[in-house]
Amino acid sequence: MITASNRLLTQALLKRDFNLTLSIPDGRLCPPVPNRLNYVLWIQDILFPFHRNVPKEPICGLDIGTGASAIYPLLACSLPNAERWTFVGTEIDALSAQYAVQNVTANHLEPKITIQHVSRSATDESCVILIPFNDPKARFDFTMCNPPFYGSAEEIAESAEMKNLPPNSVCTGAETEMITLGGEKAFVLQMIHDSMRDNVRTRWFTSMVGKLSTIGEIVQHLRALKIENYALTQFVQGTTRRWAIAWSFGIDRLPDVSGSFHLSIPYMT
Ligand SMILES: C[S@@+](CC[C@H](N)C(=O)[O-])C[C@H]1O[C@@H](n2cnc3c(N)ncnc32)[C@H](O)[C@@H]1O
Repeated sequence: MITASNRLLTQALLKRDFNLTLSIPDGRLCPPVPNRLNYVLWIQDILFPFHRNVPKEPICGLDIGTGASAIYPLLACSLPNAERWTFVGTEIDALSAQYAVQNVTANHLEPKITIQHVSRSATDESCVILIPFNDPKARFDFTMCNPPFYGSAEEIAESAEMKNLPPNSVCTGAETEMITLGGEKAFVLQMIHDSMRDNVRTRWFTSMVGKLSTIGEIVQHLRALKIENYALTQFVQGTTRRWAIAWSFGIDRLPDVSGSFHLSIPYMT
């Protein structure tokens, strides 16, 4: 459960710094603003490396699992260059999708942000990039995602124990937000496979992850698939660290920042 103080802090920071209003239902994740802003700013660096060649035309992002807060679209569309950003946010949980729509509307961002409540069909039951691509011209400049980190409730309890915390302190969200079959690694590996489908036209695919070891496994997988164009980063806020990976089938190359943390990847031929 999210605590009242967490929720008030997030709401106050969003109001003070971005003039955003946010409501989150009980039992859903309360996003920490600095970490979410870090990820949005990294996306900006990926799209406009060295802040050169900033295009005049709008950029369109796909936020996979936007949550009740729709935090990434709201933040991006409140940046100083907000006129550039447009978003589609997908969400598999009906209550979160409903709140995401309300949060977009409350901030008058409907012209820039579309929320889609998505579900898995029998034909794509393992996919994680769930969005109809019926329009042959539809394309995204980037995707972003904060996947459920854990594979089971036991894993959440283990993680709390390792951090010497009570079990419910690492689990502030609903099961759908925190747990996915196989954990974050399986989610992102599936996303890589989805990204290889012909109909997912996107310049950069990205995801945040909660464990450094996951990044190593993802990189190994990308290399095995001969996807050589990828970039890594880490987000550090106080004692909390998160990592993120981006990969592309395009020709844009990013500066290598992986040297800023140690990544142990077995030798690959
Ligand atoms: C960890 S929460 C992240 C919420 C929000 N983006 C944030 O960063 O605070 C993961 C979200 O992804 C949603 N989700 C899980 N699988 C999904 C999928 N394949 N497509 C869309 N949403 C999904 C969950 O319901 C949950 O809201």
